[in-house]
Amino acid sequence: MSSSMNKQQPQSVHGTQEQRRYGAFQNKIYRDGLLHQQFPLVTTDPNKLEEQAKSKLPPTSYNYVAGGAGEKATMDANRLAFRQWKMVPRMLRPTTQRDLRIKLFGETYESPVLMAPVGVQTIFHEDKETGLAEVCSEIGVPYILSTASSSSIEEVAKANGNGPRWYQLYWPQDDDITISLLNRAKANGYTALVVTLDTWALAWRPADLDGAYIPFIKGVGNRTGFTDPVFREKFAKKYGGTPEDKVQQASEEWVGEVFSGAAHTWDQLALLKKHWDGPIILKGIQHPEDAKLAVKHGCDGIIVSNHGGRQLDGAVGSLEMLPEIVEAVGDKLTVIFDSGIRTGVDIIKALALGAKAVLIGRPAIYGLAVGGKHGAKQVLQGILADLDQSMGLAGIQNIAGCNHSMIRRVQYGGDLKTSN
Ligand SMILES: Cc1cc2nc3c(=O)[nH]c(=O)nc-3n(C[C@H](O)[C@H](O)[C@H](O)COP(=O)(O)O)c2cc1C
Ligand SMILES: O=C(O)C(=O)c1ccccc1
Repeated sequence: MSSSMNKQQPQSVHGTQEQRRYGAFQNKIYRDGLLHQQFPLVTTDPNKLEEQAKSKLPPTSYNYVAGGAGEKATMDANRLAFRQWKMVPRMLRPTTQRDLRIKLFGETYESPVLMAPVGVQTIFHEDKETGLAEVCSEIGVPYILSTASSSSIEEVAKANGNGPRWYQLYWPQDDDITISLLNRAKANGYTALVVTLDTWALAWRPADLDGAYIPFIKGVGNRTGFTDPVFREKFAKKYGGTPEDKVQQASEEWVGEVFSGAAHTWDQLALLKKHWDGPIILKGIQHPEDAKLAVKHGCDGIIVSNHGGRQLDGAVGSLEMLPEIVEAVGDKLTVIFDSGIRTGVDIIKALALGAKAVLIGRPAIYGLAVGGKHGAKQVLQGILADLDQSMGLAGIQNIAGCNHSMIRRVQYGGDLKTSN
């Protein structure tokens, strides 16, 4: 089989374009160290990344990103769920050329990795959303912009340039404002809409509560609202003046719009469908019945996610629910996964259990904290290189090869000090 493949596709020693890019990153690290005494800006060890970020961040920012809801039982469950699955590698297969590309909603993407929507990035580094969107574009990772951001929809689009980008909606109470946000996202080249359902109010988060820390009340992370023409007009009518004049009042007004504790209902999705042309993806789905409701209401995709254990503590590990959900709806809409992805092998496991793509959250933000946009880029490139290399070592040539035959469920779990 390999000889016929070689005949069809003469193979350079460097492999495909994709492999050159991802694999070359590992070689570059060794070469920079050997030849120039230059070492990675950010640790390549997934289990040291959080600690390194901690040493760089003010405690409030560190607690915000690293913290979870309640006693962090769901954060633990997210990692333990990965440990219950192990790879079973295959040998002597033609895997020197690997292809990480995937298709989502009719578009081709370079790998199954997307940047998760993460709010208020200014509290981690001055490079913030615009910096991260810029480097994501450089490495072909789609950037998902949060509604709770410290850069505007327009600023991020500009920084992201020709890169792929999606928009994540925290769904305002006021329909006029919702429609305005959708129009701005459409006009600025965001091609898919992610509607986050699990954070219509903030959970009980002890790490933030103990320091009484919430950035939005002081105007940080409200840039989407403050730059929105409809929000501004309504604010001026109600209070007189601009959000910049009355930061406290405007912040409370904006937080009330998006995190008021008033949830929407399934039927209201009709409004989003009416005002958005592209795919609509519901984020925060954990129950197979909700996945079926997403199908019933005409959604194009779901993100199986528990928000990285930041919302309902005591909720099941996100990966645990993935197979049931894929079984229920996998042939009817696109299933994407997040919560707990730390390594290349984690990505293979999620794909093998039926996800079509995954989102990376905290690791990229730790990279941003340690080294700004270059640090975040290094973390994402590292995860991609690890994915590429792990696929090769497991005998997997392409994303379709990341299937159930490559993994086994095991009885032992492993302790929480290691990531696999
Ligand atoms: C600091 C921080 C802020 C986040 N902000 C948002 C957000 O604005 N919108 C959203 O949908 N999810 C948000 N998330 C959740 C992520 O999109 C993703 O679901 C989560 O980080 C996955 O867990 P993991 O990072 O532990 O893998 C945030 C996560 C973190 C850590
Ligand atoms: O902190 C989060 O998890 C989150 O989703 C969020 C909520 C409000 C503002 C910014 C981010």
